[in-house]
Amino acid sequence: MASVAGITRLILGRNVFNSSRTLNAGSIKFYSTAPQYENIKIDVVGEKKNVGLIQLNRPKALNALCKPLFQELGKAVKDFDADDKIAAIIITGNEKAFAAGADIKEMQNNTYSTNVRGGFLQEWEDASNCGKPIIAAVNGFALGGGCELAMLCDIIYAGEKAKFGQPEINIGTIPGAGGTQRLPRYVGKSKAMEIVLTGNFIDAHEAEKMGLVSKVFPVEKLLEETIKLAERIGTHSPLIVKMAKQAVNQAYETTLKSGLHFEKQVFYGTFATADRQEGMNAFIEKRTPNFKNE
Ligand SMILES: CCCCCCC[C@H](O)CC(=O)SCCNC(=O)CCNC(=O)[C@H](O)C(C)(C)COP(=O)([O-])OP(=O)([O-])OC[C@H]1O[C@@H](n2cnc3c(N)ncnc32)[C@H](O)[C@@H]1OP(=O)([O-])[O-]
Repeated sequence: MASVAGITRLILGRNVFNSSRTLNAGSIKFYSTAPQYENIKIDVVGEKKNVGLIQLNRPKALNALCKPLFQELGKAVKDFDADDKIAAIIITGNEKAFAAGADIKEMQNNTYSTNVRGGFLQEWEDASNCGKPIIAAVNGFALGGGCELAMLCDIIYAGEKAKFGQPEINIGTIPGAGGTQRLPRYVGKSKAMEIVLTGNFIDAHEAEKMGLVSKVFPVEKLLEETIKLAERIGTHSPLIVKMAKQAVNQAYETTLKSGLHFEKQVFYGTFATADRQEGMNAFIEKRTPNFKNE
């Protein structure tokens, strides 16, 4: 990630990334970094400049997830994850598309052998190994790999025109980056089967009802609200946020019994941190805690 040195301060209320096709930033301050990626744009946003923002940026292909895009996304996530100033990361697209899936043109002539030899999809690991919270801000299409990318995030906020789906079945394949595994965990077997076997799209409000999406906002408010959420998370101890994320994720990996055991160990572990002591001291002393990430 580019260092914050060299960033250019933008005027309040300008569009994010200074592009007419991107989401309106409302009255939040934004800073722009010198462009260094071809398929994504990154920025550091929020009042305290502690939110890493990644915008998928292949608008002509509806942000189809080509390999270079995924490599850049993986690098940006890794860099934000390693940056102590960043509390949470947002992944977004544009008003028409979060991402319309894997790049069909790129994989059209793949074979089983090239997939195995080239490790097709292995770039997903970089984004899914992130210790910090990642929030998807979804406007427009989140289809196939796009829906899977949103589900790989920790929280999904959607604009009211968002459309989710796993349409791989329409092109003679199946979801390959979590659609058959994460979707049932979000929405249950019957709905996941319906979505995967029909290839039908679901709208933002349906997705919210099913539990795929946490909240739905007017299109122009989505990014602003997502940044507020990231900033709220950023008021807590980064160390404890990371431990909480690990504990919740464990629920998807294990039985209830061993998940509860894992949770208890992490809970006990918080008592080995200075931030746990500070949080409880601050509560008793009726003041705001000053977390040190220790
Ligand atoms: C390495 C990481 C990989 C991760 C993936 C994991 C595996 C995953 O489970 C598999 C998939 O996602 S399988 C995929 C599952 N996803 C799907 O099956 C969805 C496929 N897309 C659609 O069904 C339609 O585009 C929409 C209904 C989204 C919009 O319809 P509309 O409003 O009439 O717009 P339009 O005119 O249609 O599109 C505008 C331009 O964008 C282009 N483009 C769009 N999507 C593309 C893609 N995925 N690819 C390439 N290009 C794509 C389109 O060709 C056109 O460009 P052109 O140069 O002008 O020809």
